[in-house]
Amino acid sequence: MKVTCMVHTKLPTRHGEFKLLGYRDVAGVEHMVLTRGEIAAIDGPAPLVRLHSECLTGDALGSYRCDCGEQLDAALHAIDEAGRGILIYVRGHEGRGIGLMNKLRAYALQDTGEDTVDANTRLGLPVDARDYHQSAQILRDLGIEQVRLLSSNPAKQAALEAQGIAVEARIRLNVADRLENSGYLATKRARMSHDAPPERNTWDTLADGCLPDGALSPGDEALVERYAPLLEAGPQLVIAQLGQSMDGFIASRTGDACFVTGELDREHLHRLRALVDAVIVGAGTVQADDCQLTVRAVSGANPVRVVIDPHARIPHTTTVLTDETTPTLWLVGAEANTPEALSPHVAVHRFKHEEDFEPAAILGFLAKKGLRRVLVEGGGLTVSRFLHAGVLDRLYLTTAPLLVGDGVPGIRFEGTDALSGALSAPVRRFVFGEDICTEFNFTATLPLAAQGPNQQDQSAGKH
Ligand SMILES: Nc1nc2c(ncn2[C@@H]2O[C@H](COP(=O)(O)OP(=O)(O)OP(=O)(O)O)[C@@H](O)[C@H]2O)c(=O)[nH]1
Ligand SMILES: [Zn+2]
Repeated sequence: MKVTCMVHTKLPTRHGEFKLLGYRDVAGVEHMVLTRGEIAAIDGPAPLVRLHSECLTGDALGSYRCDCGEQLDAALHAIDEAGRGILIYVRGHEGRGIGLMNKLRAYALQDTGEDTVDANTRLGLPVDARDYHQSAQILRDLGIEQVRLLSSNPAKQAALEAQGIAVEARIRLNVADRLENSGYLATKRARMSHDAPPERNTWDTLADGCLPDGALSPGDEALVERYAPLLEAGPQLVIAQLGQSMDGFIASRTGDACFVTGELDREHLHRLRALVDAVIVGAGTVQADDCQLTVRAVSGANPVRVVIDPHARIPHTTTVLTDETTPTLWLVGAEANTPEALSPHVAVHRFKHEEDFEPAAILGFLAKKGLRRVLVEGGGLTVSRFLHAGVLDRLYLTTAPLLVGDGVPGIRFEGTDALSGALSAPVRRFVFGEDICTEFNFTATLPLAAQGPNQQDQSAGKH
């Protein structure tokens, strides 16, 4: 039994261009093979190979009953990233080999409470009727004897090995379970020996934008309680943070800001960075601190750095302009001088009018770029401007038990004559070692009529 390669062409996709080969097996079933790079190279690791079982509902219609569509996408992405690999789109595998209509019948049975295994059995059909000999023949035809298999299914590995293809490694595609397919995936893990996803810790789950479920340790519960509101806020969120002395200074008279608040507040700041798309700083902060604005104290993705700098006065050797870890948007005025040669991670945006630097205008500009979750990180002037403009959803103001006497001011804005006009909002307080972080929630209104049982530490800021 042998497969025949019928045609060679190419396929441009959102994951770049692949070579496309059309194969026909002896039974007349037509398979598609996408390849990238030097697949049969002798040196280095075996190529990444995905044997993707046809699934019309998942692959073409985007069904969430299974994870096939997302796995297909993740497999092409992985091959694109590696610059080398093969995806065999195996026809005739629909419904684990029982065919489309039988799969839909199995779905109907699952709608009445059967699981994916029992549904097939109830229909008098095998639980998994797939056969991998065509895939092995195609690989061999491509000169491949060894693969790194993109799959969670040990049976696929065993089937390939039985056909004489060596599996150097089985690599799980990183596709998250969904509400709609979690039962189906749980059954595959419990009854079909599929690999379970690696356990993610509570912080990593939050940093991925998800709320953890199940029982949590008290420390993890505190994390969820502290940061869950930022996830529940949805795609649009503007927060700010500032660390200052008890008498309201972020640095001494000479600009010495090392360190006003302690290690735990720094960790909190890095967590906030990991939970947003972009962090905004003023030019003064970049000049004074040469900040990196990346996530280092905890795990998480780095936000895009946004520097407000109308006169382009930050030094050209500063970290945000030289460190390529994450992009920097440098917001400058029309007349500002910027160097000709800049690192590719830096994008300069020239704002024509002074009003373009208003907080709401900057946020509008960032939202158009898809940066909708924003942290305003400093310094005192910038945070105060965003606060006074009324664009903040939350402010985290951490006070350290220090009295500086005189220095670089923290929050300052045009106040009111009467205390009754002072800015206030419902607050929560977090103790970070010797420091106290106060979270002002400007999205909630005073007075707090209904406090949830988990928010006993929340109290109105106005007395
Ligand atoms: N019979 C049946 N087939 C299903 C069901 N859900 C998905 N499928 C089919 O299952 C095939 C994919 O198999 P999966 O078990 O999802 O995954 P796998 O290919 O074994 O393993 P991975 O390599 O990790 O994707 C596709 O052909 C789908 O059409 C179902 O509830 N019943
Ligand atoms: Zn599917």
